[in-house]
Amino acid sequence: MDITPEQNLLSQVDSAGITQEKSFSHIAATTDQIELASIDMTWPKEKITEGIMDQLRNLGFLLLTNVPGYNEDELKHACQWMFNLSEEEKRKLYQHHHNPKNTNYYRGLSPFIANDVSHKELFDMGLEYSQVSDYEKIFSLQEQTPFPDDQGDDGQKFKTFMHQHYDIMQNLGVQLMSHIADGFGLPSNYFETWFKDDPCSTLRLIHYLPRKANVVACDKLTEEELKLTTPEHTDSGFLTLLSTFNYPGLQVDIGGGVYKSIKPVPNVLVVNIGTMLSRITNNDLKATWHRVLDIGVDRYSSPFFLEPKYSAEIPQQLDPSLMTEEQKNNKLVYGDWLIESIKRFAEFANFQKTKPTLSDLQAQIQLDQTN
Ligand SMILES: O=C(O)CCC(=O)C(=O)O
Ligand SMILES: [Fe+2]
Repeated sequence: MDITPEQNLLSQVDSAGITQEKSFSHIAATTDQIELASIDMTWPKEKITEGIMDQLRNLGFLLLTNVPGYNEDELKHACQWMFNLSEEEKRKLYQHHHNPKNTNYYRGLSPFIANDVSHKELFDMGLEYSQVSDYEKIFSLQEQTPFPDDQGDDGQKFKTFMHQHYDIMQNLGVQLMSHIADGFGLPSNYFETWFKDDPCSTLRLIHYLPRKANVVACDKLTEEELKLTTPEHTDSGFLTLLSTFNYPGLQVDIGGGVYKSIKPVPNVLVVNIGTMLSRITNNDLKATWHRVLDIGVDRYSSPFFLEPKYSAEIPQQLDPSLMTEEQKNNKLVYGDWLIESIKRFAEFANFQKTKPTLSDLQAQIQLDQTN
C-alpha cells in the first residue's frame, strides 16, 4: 500500500491491513481481532435458537454459516458492478436531495459527501414495488427503487440478482425472528404479521474509499474522525444481516467503549440487532455499538436491514407483565417512528409520512408558480 507523508496520520498498518494510528490509545487497542461465534444454519432448530439467543444476550454480534441460497461472490460482483458505473449513470439513480431531477427520495444512490463523518457511497433498495399492497403503497417509505436501465443485459442481471438476494435475506430475517420468538417462549410465528408482507426492509450496497483517495474534501474532520469510514453507531431497527466479503475493518464495542476488530470470514453473514428490537426485549438482547475503520483500500459491504411493514403496531415490551395498562394501549406504528427518527438528518427534514395526493401536487405547483 503506498502512503504519502501527508497521510502519515494513517501510517500504521497491522497484519490485517487495518489502518491504525499510534498516538490514540483506543484505536491502538484494537489491533487484536476477535472471532465471532458461528451459528450453522444446518443445525437443528433448537440449537440455532440457543446459539442466537446466547450471542444476542451477550456481545450482540454473531456469524451465520451455511445460509441456504446465499451467494457472497455474486453479491460482491453486483456491488462492484454498481459502483463502477459512470458518474452520469449514477446521477440518474441519486436520491432527490442529491439530484433534484429525480423523484426517488428514500431509495437509490447516495454519493460521497464532503466532510461527512461517513466516507462512502451507497445504494438502497426496497421490496420490489409490484409486491407492495395498495394499502401500504400510500406510505412514503414504500417507493420504487431506481435501477440502471441503460446497461442492457448486465443491468437486467443486476436487477434480477438484487431482487433474489433481497428475498433470500427477507426470508432469512423472518426465520431468525421466529428463533427469537421461540427463545422468548412466544409462538414461533409471533412476529410474522409485522414482517411477512410489505416489509420496509432495506438492502444496501456500500462502497468505502480510503480518505486518501481524495474523492471529496475531508479537511474539516478531526484526526479521530479521519480514521473511520463509518462512525460508531447502533443500528436502529430490528435485525441487520451484513455481508463484509471477507474485508477487515468492522469493529464492535466489547464493553466500556473498547473496540475490537472482527476477524473476517468468507461466506458468512454477520448478524446484529437494532435498538428497536433491544428496546422491546427490555434490553435483554443487545444493540451493540460498532464502527468501520478506514482500511486504506477500497472496501465493499452489504447490510440488509430487516424492518416491519409501515403500519405494523409494535408494543412497548414483548413481555406484557412489564407494561402498565397505559403502555399496553400505547403501541407505536413502525413507519411513523422510523420517519421521526430519520427527520433529524437534514435531507429528510421535510420527509412526509404519506405520498402527496394529486391535489397536493397541484397546490404545490401553483405555489411554485406564484413564488
Ligand atoms: O460496512 C460494514 O461492515 C458495517 C456497516 C454498518 O454498520 C451499517 O451500515 O450500519
Ligand atoms: Fe451498522
